[in-house]
Amino acid sequence: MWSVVLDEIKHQRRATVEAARNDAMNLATAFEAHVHSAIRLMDIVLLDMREDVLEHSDFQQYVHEELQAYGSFVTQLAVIDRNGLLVFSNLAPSVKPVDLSDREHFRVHRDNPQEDRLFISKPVLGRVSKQWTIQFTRPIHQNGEFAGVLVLSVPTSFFADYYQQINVGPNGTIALVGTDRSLRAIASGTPIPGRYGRFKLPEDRPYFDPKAPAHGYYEGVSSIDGDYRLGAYRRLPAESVVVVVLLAPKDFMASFHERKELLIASAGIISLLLSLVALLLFVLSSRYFQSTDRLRQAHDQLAQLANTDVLTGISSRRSFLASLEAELTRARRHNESLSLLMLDIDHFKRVNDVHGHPIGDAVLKQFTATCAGMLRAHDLFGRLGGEEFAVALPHTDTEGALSVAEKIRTAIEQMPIATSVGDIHITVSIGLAQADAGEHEVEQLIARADKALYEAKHGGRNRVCAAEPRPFDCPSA
Ligand SMILES: Nc1nc2c(ncn2[C@@H]2O[C@H](COP(=O)(O)OP(=O)(O)OP(=O)(O)O)[C@@H](O)[C@H]2O)c(=O)[nH]1
Repeated sequence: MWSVVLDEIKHQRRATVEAARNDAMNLATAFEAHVHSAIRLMDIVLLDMREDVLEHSDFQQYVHEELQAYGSFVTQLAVIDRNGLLVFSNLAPSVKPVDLSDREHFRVHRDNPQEDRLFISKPVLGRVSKQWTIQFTRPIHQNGEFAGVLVLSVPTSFFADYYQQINVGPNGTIALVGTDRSLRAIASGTPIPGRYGRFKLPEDRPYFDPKAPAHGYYEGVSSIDGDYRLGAYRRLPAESVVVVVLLAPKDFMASFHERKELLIASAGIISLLLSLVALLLFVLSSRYFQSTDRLRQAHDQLAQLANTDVLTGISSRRSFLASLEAELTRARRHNESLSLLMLDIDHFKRVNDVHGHPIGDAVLKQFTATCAGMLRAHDLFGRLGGEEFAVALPHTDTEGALSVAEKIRTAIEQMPIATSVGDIHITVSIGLAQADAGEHEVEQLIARADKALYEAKHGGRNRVCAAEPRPFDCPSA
């Protein structure tokens, strides 16, 4: 989810920057047209007036009437003679002569007498008008020689006021810059450092490079306030000016940042909710598994209890018979021998009768432990009930089973059982049978071993009887 959100943020950032560049270029194109027609208008006024200067003897009166028609955008119309002296101004017709021979426009026209071109000055503080103006000038020629300069002063606000009406954001800038790097007019939220007329833009700007395309995009750090700006420019080569529109990322990226924060907050909330759901699932599932685990343990314990004889700790009847069945099946499949011993303590009732049931229990436990100690790990030993026990001997034929049974019988006979009422001696009778080749039923095998046990009991007890090779072969004890 986060990668989708980050991709979307990247996409929106690119789209926002692209839209800002397009906006800047569209604005620059519109201002280029405005500047072009405004300059054309000034030049028409100049050309018109220049004819009048030369033709009308009552020029002063004539100019007043003409200027009223041109309106408020003209601050001053002035005529400078060939020596640089102000000989006419509509503002101060009777002032004493003012020397303007140091003005750039005068020098440009005087030093290039063969050229009749429009010159647009840097903003200058008028000596007569006392206002910041841009001066549009044309040379006056008489008899093919330089005879002076006609000056039309327009307030810098003429362009700046127009720019000010356009919303380029609180930190955006629209500027009219001369190719001499001086500002002609600017509308900007940031004040110009130093004196307006003296301020010069750095020369590394691409729009000052005459080899660069006449229009293009620009981005970089502003020399006015040090903030990063992105924008577009359009150069007017004939007029030696450039229109520059700069937009501030902190303005045009504001809505993007709002959208970005909204996206991140939404994704954060969704992530948090997903984490909570995952946590809830984890807690519920671990509880489920814990309870399942506990159930399995309880089940195992129950199974253990069901499979174990509580008094002696050996296999219960049910468990022993199940294991015997599995063992018998396995022996048949692998054609192996298997023998079964049936053990019954002799006259056990007497032990109970004489010493009591608890002593009988102790005797049963000791009997079991002694037998278990004489068996191999893979032999099966179970209590079938009361004082009756059984042993299954895998990989063992009758001969081997007789040997094991005899060892058990002897050990029990010879072992005094220590109890709280003193040593007790017991004996055991054992009947055994080897599983027949075609014998598949546990019951058949048990029945044959049982019969052998019966023979042992009736033969005098404390003895071992085998069902084969001869029926009920019972060696004497
Ligand atoms: N203490 C005790 N006695 C038990 C237990 N289970 C069975 N008995 C007793 O074992 C005795 C078995 O007696 P009988 O079946 O007559 O056999 P016996 O006295 O051993 O005589 P034979 O088997 O003929 O030699 C009974 O008195 C049962 O009460 C037990 O868990 N604990």
